[in-house]
Formats: sequence, structure tokens, C-alpha cells
Amino acid sequence: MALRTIFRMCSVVTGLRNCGVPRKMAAEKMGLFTTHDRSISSLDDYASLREHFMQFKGGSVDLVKDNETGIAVITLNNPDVKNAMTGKMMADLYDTVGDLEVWNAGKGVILRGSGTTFCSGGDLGTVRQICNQANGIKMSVFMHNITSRLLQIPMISVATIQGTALGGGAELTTACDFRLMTQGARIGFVQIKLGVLTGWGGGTRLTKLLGKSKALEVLASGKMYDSKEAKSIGLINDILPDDSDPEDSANEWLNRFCCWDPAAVSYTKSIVSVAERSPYEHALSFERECFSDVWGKPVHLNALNRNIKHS
Ligand SMILES: CCCC(=O)SCCNC(=O)CCNC(=O)[C@H](O)C(C)(C)COP(=O)(O)OP(=O)(O)OC[C@H]1O[C@@H](n2cnc3c(N)ncnc32)[C@H](O)[C@@H]1OP(=O)(O)O
Repeated sequence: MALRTIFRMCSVVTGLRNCGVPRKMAAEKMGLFTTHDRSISSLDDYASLREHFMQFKGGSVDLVKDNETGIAVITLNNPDVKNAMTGKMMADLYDTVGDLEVWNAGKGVILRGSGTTFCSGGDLGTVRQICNQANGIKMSVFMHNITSRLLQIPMISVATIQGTALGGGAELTTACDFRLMTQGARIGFVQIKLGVLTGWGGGTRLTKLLGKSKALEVLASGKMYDSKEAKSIGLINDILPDDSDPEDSANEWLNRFCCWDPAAVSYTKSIVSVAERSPYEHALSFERECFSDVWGKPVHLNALNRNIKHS
């Protein structure tokens, strides 16, 4: 079986969705992934968490896939409340990630908000209804699963931040490989000001991204960062002019990576993703498997025949 297929199966297993025995065995045989969040055994039924969160209505998360470019756009769509995430939107995002995991043509993903803003975090209507410890844990387990799978998807992902990315909205941006921000936009991990914490895995991902000292400063201050400050601490990758179309800019950004052979793009993302979270020898073994799956294949042979000069 092609490694690409196994990888896609493994991504599904990592997410613990549709975790049939053959898929699980494939993942374990490859030794690629740990099922760390299995430890929360009483809460590992993500399908029932999905049903639970579906009841907190409002907004949608919309997915558009372009089979020609291999680039998909995920839109957080709840404009009346600055794209705040309702329970239903969390469930939609769960479905969206599941859809992308089995999209064979996929090379890139753009995460954006509808209209002129990114996301104002958890919808306060939903938050008020689930404001007890049991429901908080459920949300956290559910969102950890969704954001981890989004980050590990074998495609290159970019969040485009316009307007505001606040609280959970800021956390969502860290579930992408890259972040682009319009000049006048702001981003803030403001949870501490509300007496809560990063419940969607953003604290862990931010620390991996920025290192301990800077992450602690961002999280413990609750400060709102403008684009210049966000770039200076490495939180974002690039600043876009305010009058640019962020989706066009994100497409342009991704095209530098997504113009190559789909297998090479997917494997490149996967190698980096596995290396980031695995012991060295394990990551090397994975890299070797990926390499052996493309070496001497038609794309490689064609490139050799073209005698390419890299200027
Ligand atoms: C569960 C994960 C943890 C978290 O996400 S903690 C963070 C939770 N988010 C918040 O506390 C957001 C608080 N909102 C704000 O600071 C501001 O509304 C914000 C986002 C900077 C936008 O400011 P402005 O551009 O001036 O717009 P505005 O305040 O007039 O907002 C327009 C309407 O949207 C509403 N809204 C904004 N964020 C919301 C949210 N997260 N949940 C529910 N409703 C929200 C806001 O109340 C306003 O509604 P209305 O027009 O007054 O009826």
C-alpha cells in the first residue's frame, strides 16, 4: 500500500475518528503516531461530543475545496458576533477536518473568517451555557482533537488574520503552519484577563512556536498585539497591506509550496510534522519511508530527464 494512503489512514487514526481495527493496526505497524488523547478514556467518543456541541446553535464553518489547485478554504462564518465559535461551529470544524483528511488532491489549506475579521473566540452565548467544569473538559477534549488534527493534516496551512483574532480565535491560528496578518489587525490571547486559560491547545502550540519565554509573555500578559509586534516576536509570518484581499494573498503564499507534486508536498509537511513531535530515530525512520515512496517514481524520473538547472 502506498505510504501516502497509510499516512492518510494514520491521520484519521491520530484523530481517533472512524478508528476501525485495520486502520489502527496500520498506524501501529508504522509506529508513526501516539494516541495520547486516548488516556481520557471516558471522553474519547468524539462522535458523541460532536452531537453534544451541535445543540449550541449559530453560525457555520464552510469548506470550499479546489481540486485543480489542491487548495481548500475554511471560513469561520458567524459575522453578527465577529465569527465567534458556537458549539455548532466546533462540530462543523470537526467535520471539515475529517473531510480534508481524506481529500487526496489536497496540498494547501487557508483558514479565514467571514467578512473583515478573523474570530472573536468562543461564542459567549455558547460559553454561558457550558460554563461548568464537566462541559469545559468536554470542549477542551473536543477542540484539542480538532486543532491537533488540523495542524497535522498532510497539507500546508495558513491562517489569514484580519480585524481581530481573540482568545480561542488566536488559538485557532496556531493550528495552522503559517499566519498572515493584515496591517491593521490585532491578535490577543486574552484568556487570562477572563480568569480562564487556553482551552483549545493554543498554549502548548504557542510555546512550540515561540519558545517558553515569549509564549509566557504573550499568554500571561493577555496583551493585544498589532501586526508589527506580532511579526517581531515571530507569532506571524508576514504582514499584508490592509487593502489586500487576504484570501488572494494566502493563495499566493501557498502557491510557492503547492505548485509541486502533491505527494512531495504532503510528505514534506508530514516529515516536518512528525519530526516536531517524535524522537529523532523515529522521525528519521518516517522520513526514510516517505523518501522511498517518491524516489525513482515518474515525477522524479521526469525531472531527471529535464536536466533542470537551479538558478
Ligand atoms: C472558549 C475559548 C476562550 C475564549 O475565546 S476567551 C475570549 C472570548 N471572547 C471575548 O471575550 C470577545 C469580547 N469581544 C470583544 O472584545 C469585542 O467585541 C471585539 C471582538 C474586539 C470586537 O469589537 P468591535 O469591533 O468593537 O465590535 P463589537 O464589540 O461591537 O461586536 C459586535 C457584536 O459581536 C458581539 N461579540 C463579539 N465577540 C463575541 C463573542 N466572542 N461571543 C459573542 N458575541 C460576541 C458583540 O457583543 C457585539 O454584539 P452586539 O452588536 O452588541 O449585539
